[in-house]
Amino acid sequence: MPLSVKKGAFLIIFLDGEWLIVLEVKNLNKTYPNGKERIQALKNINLKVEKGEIYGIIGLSGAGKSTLIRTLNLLEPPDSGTVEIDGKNIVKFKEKELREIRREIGMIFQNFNLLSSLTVYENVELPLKIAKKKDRKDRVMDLLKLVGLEEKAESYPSQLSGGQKQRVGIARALANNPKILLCDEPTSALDPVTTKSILNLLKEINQKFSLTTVIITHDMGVIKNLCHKVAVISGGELVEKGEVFEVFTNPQSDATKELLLEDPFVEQKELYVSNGVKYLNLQFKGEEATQPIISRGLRKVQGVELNILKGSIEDINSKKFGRLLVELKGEEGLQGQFLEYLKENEVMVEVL
Ligand SMILES: Nc1ncnc2c1ncn2[C@@H]1O[C@H](COP(=O)(O)OP(=O)(O)OP(=O)(O)O)[C@@H](O)[C@H]1O
Repeated sequence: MPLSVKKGAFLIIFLDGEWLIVLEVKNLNKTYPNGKERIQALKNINLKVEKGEIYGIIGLSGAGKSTLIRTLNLLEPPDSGTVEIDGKNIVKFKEKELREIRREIGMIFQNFNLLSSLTVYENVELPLKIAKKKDRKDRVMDLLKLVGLEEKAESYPSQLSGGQKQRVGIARALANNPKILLCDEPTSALDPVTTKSILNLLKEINQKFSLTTVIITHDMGVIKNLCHKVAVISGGELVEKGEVFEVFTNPQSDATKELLLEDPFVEQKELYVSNGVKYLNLQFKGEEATQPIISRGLRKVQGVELNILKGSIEDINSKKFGRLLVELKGEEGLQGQFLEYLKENEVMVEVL
């Protein structure tokens, strides 16, 4: 049974003795000097990440992603605000406490950050050595097995592909059983096939160990494939956040819409204008995406004709999202009946 305890204004929830909110950021601000002035890289950031969640932070270049992830483990100290891990504000921590808490925060990087003079085995072993752990061999070999690199234990980073290097980075980040894994653009340097395999590995690790994961990226595909929740950062502010499916199928902020425009479904709306014909952009979410709604509608409203110009179905965080661009012909009244039918069946309709 979850036990609830009131503390100050916050309701803090424990589940089997563990904190449900692993990471909480409150009113975080960060500026950098810029000549005589200062650049505000982060503006009043608030974020809550629950245990076992994969939380993506997406934004365009210069939005503040790197600054944010670096303040989460205090590689960059914030100007104001708090970063709480398991309810402890680590901004107040002294050097020794920080060293200890950083062991509980694993991190992987865009450029892998492996030590080139050490073998794969030694790279993964390093955090265990620093933490003065004994009997390291079994742990290192288990980690290498987890990431599929047992055979490469004695290789050096220069002898590995990009994907293999990132696997070593992941094994190293997991060495001390972290509470949270921070991923800084982990697939930016990889090709699409290798990206997919690294995202699958991160998903598998998340499911196996319920490992809370925060990932920053500029790549929408990473968020759609991997994350449960997403926050959109723009000009140092979190302008939109929520479940990935909701945010991407019903974007509210200009920044989210701009990110989605990178992959437009309907290009150049002005192309779709013609007398007596309606061009429709239809969106089907969840269950509706897999139902034969269109063919049923055509049987129901006899006399309208429909031409499919373009279609797609996507898997966003394990939910289906279908889109169709169609041309609707027929008598005005019948077209209206067909549109009504679509709306009754929860299809989102945009008449272009
Ligand atoms: N060390 C620094 N000194 C001064 N300004 C900085 C510093 N680091 C970042 N900035 C500025 O802070 C803002 C946010 O930068 P940040 O690197 O966090 O963005 P980003 O979203 O990670 O961008 P990218 O995807 O290009 O890496 C930018 O305006 C950047 O110029």
